[in-house]
Amino acid sequence: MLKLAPSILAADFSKLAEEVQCVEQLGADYIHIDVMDGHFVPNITLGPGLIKCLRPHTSLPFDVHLMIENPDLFIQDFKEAGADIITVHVEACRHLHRTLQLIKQNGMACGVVLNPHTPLEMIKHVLHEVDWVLIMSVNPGFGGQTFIPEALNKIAILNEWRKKLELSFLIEVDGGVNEQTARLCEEAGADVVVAGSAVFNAPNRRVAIEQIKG
Ligand SMILES: O=C(CO)[C@@H](O)[C@H](O)COP(=O)(O)O
Repeated sequence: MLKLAPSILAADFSKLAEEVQCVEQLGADYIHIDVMDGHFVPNITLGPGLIKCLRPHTSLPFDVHLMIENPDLFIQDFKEAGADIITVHVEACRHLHRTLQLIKQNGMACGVVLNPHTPLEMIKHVLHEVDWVLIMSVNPGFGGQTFIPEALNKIAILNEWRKKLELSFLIEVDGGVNEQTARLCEEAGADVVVAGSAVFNAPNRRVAIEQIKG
């Protein structure tokens, strides 16, 4: 069964604590938190302060997706706020290996994210360092976009590499995930999917979560 990380980007920000408790009770496995800085992506969301406020309201691991430049400057702040997993964009890290080490030194699981246009070859030499690889199936910055099918090919190739190299990182997929695209991701080899609109805007969240997880 796929694991599900609902993205709070699509939740009601005026009652975030209730929103995370709702999806926790309905079977979510992680809480996906999209951090955007208005530079790496054309949108601004939230930071460590809000994550710290949310931390006491759920026991689910916080999967923090940093869509920011210079992530090294903020790794310790996110740790102190309560992040469990931090994923950073290969496109935003000048010294990716160093950034991954820094996340691990701060006691968190580390992951690397690839934009839709970025080839898998960019992360080949850090695969042995990561706990997660996040494949973007939309261009980052906004929720509610359409799934880019080419992501499936990337997931399948990455899954093959993982087997061949006998590694155990998780493959996560983010963007345009719904009941249908979740099945395609699962078939291609994904372990975790992120879903914002398909969970928080669903007429029945319980059904949506069950259907996405499969
Ligand atoms: O990182 C991002 C967007 O940059 C995603 O996490 C979105 O928040 C997913 O939203 P949906 O496509 O599921 O609505």
